[in-house]
Amino acid sequence: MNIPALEVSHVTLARGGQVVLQDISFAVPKGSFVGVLGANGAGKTTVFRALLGLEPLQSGTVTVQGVPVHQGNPKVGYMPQMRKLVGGQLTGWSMVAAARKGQKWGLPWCGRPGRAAVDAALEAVDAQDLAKKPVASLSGGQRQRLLLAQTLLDDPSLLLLDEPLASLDPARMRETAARIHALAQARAMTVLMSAHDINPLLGLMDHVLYLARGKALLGTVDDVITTEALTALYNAPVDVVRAGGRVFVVAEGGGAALQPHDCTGGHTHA
Ligand SMILES: Nc1ncnc2c1ncn2[C@@H]1O[C@H](COP(=O)(O)OP(=O)(O)OP(=O)(O)O)[C@@H](O)[C@H]1O
Repeated sequence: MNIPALEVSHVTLARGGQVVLQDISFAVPKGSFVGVLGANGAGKTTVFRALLGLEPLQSGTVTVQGVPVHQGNPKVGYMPQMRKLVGGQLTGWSMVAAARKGQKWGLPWCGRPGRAAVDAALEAVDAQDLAKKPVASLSGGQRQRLLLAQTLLDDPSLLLLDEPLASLDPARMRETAARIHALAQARAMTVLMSAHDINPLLGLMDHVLYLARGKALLGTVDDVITTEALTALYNAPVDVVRAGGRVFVVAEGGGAALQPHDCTGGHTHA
């Protein structure tokens, strides 16, 4: 039997006493690269927290590789959205090492296998050159690479990345998305990656998980990012406009349901 990487069945999630997502169901096949899209407050982070076992389910079930979701599963790697820079004077190597489990006295306790794991994670994101530099001296994009290296330490099979492209310029967005995609393929990882702009992910995603108005819709880009599907999801007129190889999702009144960036490196999406 082919067990999905992730199965969400009739799940309702609330934050601060308010229902954010109601009775959502979707299944993500193993090895899938999924873009998680939706406007501010649609519930992207809330879904990730539920997949980590950090949010109580008001109803329904979540399984990761057939096992009910639970906190601290080393097979699930997570890069949170709020990334305060702590320990800016640490080197890149130490910052990655600090995320290892098995720390002692608050210090990374590495040993030879641990050091090898840190080196391998840095190499995987092409960040060996950042290993000796103080984190405080690095650009936002370079720090993102170190954060990505941290998530790889436990060799996860499911990677949840909350807006890893935020604050990158358009060219770096595209480059970072492609890097994550290549890593996922090389390591046979399933990836869920939230974003505000679909364009850097075009041509890379196997599926889109679109969140709006308390509902969720999972499918291919061609199935989900259409005027019909999104109008039904929002229960309000939404236009999907394709121009210059980019996609824009525009709500009635001209407001962007997603926030497109000027993504000159974007692939044409047929
Ligand atoms: N700690 C909290 N306490 C109460 N309500 C919260 C909390 N965090 C989020 N919410 C609410 O839950 C809803 C979903 O928030 P969530 O952060 O999941 O959205 P999001 O899609 O990730 O948004 P963004 O794109 O802005 O990051 C929002 O209405 C938000 O106001």
